[in-house]
Amino acid sequence: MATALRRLAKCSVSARLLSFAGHSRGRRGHFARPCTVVAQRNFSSASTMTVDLDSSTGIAVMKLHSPPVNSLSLDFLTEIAISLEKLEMNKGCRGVVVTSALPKIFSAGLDILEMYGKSPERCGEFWRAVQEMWLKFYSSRLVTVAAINGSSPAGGCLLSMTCDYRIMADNPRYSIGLNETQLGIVAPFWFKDTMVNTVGHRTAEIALQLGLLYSPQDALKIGMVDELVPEEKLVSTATEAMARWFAIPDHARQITKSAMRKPTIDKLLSARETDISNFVSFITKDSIQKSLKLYLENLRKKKA
Ligand SMILES: CC/C=C\CCC/C=C/C(=O)SCCNC(=O)CCNC(=O)[C@H](O)C(C)(C)COP(=O)(O)OP(=O)(O)OC[C@H]1O[C@@H](n2cnc3c(N)ncnc32)[C@H](O)[C@@H]1OP(=O)(O)O
Repeated sequence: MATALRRLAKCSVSARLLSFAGHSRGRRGHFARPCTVVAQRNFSSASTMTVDLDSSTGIAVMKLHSPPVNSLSLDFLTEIAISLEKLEMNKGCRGVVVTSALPKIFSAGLDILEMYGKSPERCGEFWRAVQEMWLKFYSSRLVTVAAINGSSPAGGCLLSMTCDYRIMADNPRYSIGLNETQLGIVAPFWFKDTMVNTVGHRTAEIALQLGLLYSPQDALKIGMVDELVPEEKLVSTATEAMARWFAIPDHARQITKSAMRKPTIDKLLSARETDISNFVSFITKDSIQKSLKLYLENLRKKKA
């Protein structure tokens, strides 16, 4: 399945456009329902997400739906990256709101099961997909707004930090942050760079070493999120926020975004293969596998 999705990711532009017209592959190998065009909306749906583009506003809403916790597996990451790419290629789309269709969880981050007990080859494939998702979002021409309607640890926080603007539901039960060290693993340099670009060096240093997860109020204080709203107003506030960004001529905003982000993006692009080998050799170490095992057991115990 992962191979099929990867092939799809590499396929020609015309094939991708065709797939946007309603033939994108779902996570479990089903073909998604054909895209329904209702009035001015383009709605595409795969098993793990829906993408609803309102052509009168140019705003797409991407709702992640991979139960139980939107953890980012190889297939899911690939679907997210392909969906964004389709929107990038659609001239009618100017912005995307990323949110979750699941209650209480934006995304639980990278799928730990992709990093535990897997072959080095599979780990490498997985890591390339993590990089790809980050590269696509961080360099997107679109205005990207994260509407964070639930907890967002680690890779979930990373996904939101690739966006131009973050709005979080003001619910003290939710948390957000890069908590990798709590799992006995390390946020790679480009996770760290994204965090530094978002909250500044000193705050990132403390947050990353301690693997801190912040409440929405604290995340607002350190600038990890830009705005808090009651949950029911999240998506409407996100689409309203878009208006401020749309008021700026696209080319000026896009060139400025690129100037701000290019050094960080180039750093990964020039070290992509080394970063994959580093990840594979780190994650397959016995000591790291033990830490992940323990963390997974604790997650399960917490539930029991
Ligand atoms: C050189 C570089 C090396 C390495 C870099 C690696 C970078 C890693 C980045 C990451 O993103 S690692 C993932 C970090 N994520 C977490 O720590 C989150 C863990 N999960 C939670 O804290 C909670 O699950 C929750 C998201 C707050 C949701 O809590 P809730 O009580 O609603 O659900 P529950 O805990 O019961 O979980 C349901 C179900 O889902 C499984 N689960 C949860 N998170 C993950 C995950 N990230 N990956 C895989 N599976 C996950 C959990 O075990 C439960 O499974 P079960 O039903 O089978 O028990």
